[in-house]
Amino acid sequence: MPSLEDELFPSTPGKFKIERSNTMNRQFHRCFTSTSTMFLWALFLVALTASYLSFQSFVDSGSRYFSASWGGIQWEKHVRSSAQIHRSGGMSVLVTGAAGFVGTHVSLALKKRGDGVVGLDNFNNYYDPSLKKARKALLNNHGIFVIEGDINDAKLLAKLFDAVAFTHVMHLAAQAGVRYAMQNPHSYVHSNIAGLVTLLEACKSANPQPSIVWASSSSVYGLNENVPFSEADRTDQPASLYAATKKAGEEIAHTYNHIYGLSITGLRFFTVYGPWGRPDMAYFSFTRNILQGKPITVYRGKNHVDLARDFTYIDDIVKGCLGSLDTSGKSTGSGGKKRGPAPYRIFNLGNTSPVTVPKLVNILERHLKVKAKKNVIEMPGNGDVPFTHANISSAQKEFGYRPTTDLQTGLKKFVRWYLSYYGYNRGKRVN
Ligand SMILES: O=C(O)[C@H]1O[C@H](OP(=O)(O)OP(=O)(O)OC[C@H]2O[C@@H](n3ccc(=O)[nH]c3=O)[C@H](O)[C@@H]2O)[C@H](O)[C@@H](O)[C@H]1O
Repeated sequence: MPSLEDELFPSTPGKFKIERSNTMNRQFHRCFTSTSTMFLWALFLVALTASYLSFQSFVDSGSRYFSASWGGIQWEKHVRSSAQIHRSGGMSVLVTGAAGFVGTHVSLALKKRGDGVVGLDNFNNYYDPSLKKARKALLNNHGIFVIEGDINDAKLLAKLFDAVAFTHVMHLAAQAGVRYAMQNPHSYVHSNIAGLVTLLEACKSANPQPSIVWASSSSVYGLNENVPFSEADRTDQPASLYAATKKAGEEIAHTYNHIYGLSITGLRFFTVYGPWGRPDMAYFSFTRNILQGKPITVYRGKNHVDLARDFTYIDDIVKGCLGSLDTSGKSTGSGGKKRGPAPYRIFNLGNTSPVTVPKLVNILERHLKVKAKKNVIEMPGNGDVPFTHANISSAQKEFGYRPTTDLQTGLKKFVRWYLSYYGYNRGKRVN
């Protein structure tokens, strides 16, 4: 029985049982010969196209490799030049989260006084990445190179420590936000725990080991009711996963200090605000909504008690960060081994004068000259705490930390920046 293939494409025309004249047979033979030639050509073309496509994909993946966002001679040149110190006794600092709110301000302040700064940021989309890109452009204009990369990328970190003998790491990269932790818990574990460990591993192996200053959070005080919050107070009752990851970060940092002799300082920031701030925070989103005529939701505590925060202006926080870097002391380890005890410190960086959320709204209304449409509801059980209040005497004693900007003044500066950045001053609204 002839196979299907034989029937469709007989190897010899004789297999066709066609009752036709000789002429017809010759014509058919010619026709068949040309059909099989065409078939062969078609096969050839298909094979050619397939090999072209696979070559193309090889070239593509190759060029993706070669055009990776880090690596290469030019890249290393940029890194080294950005890390260059321009003052005697200066430091060379790797700033993680450099395109973030605090990261941008700290990087600029370090650069301005002559320290070397290299930035690292993953530009994730937790909030509008265009704001992060704008901050990066600002840093570039001041000669600060910002690498697009993740603190979980151990190879990138090793490459950076190979290229530069960083004296300090200012670790500000984190998944921030108290309430978002209920929506995306894993992102907190990824950045605040896994990322922290990857960074500390790189620091411990670096030669020389850098001193580390990093951002913890006032949220570690959780449900603690002793006010003002002191560093010695209990921090074992976090109210959110965000707080829990920051608290875990403090314990992890302690371990690396203990085992490897890394000098580590944790800073508990208290609700930092100001120009170039974070759009997810209340003062920022309230401003946006008030200007757009949209309602704002104001949370209220149990028994109609107003919530309060020890809102801290960015310039004060920057002074606290620089003071911490300047007094951090050296790491003692080398080759991944501890050679002696190294400093382990924790400081509150707050403003020491809590303000209620309704008062914050009043100040914004006055600066914006627009009345807010307020929707007051009871604080949902989403990780929030009713109040925060910092005792800052440790930071004061250690490096003269003294906040000088009250909420009224700080918000005025924020509103001026907001109106200019989003184009309100030019008579148009871009948000
Ligand atoms: O110090 C910290 O460690 C943290 O500070 C910040 O958290 P919070 O103090 O919670 O700031 P933020 O969200 O601005 O809410 C302020 C107030 O407005 C209230 N709030 C908030 C939103 C809203 O829609 N309505 C409202 O009333 C809200 O109930 C609260 O009372 C950082 O985001 C966080 O990353 C971390 O750094």
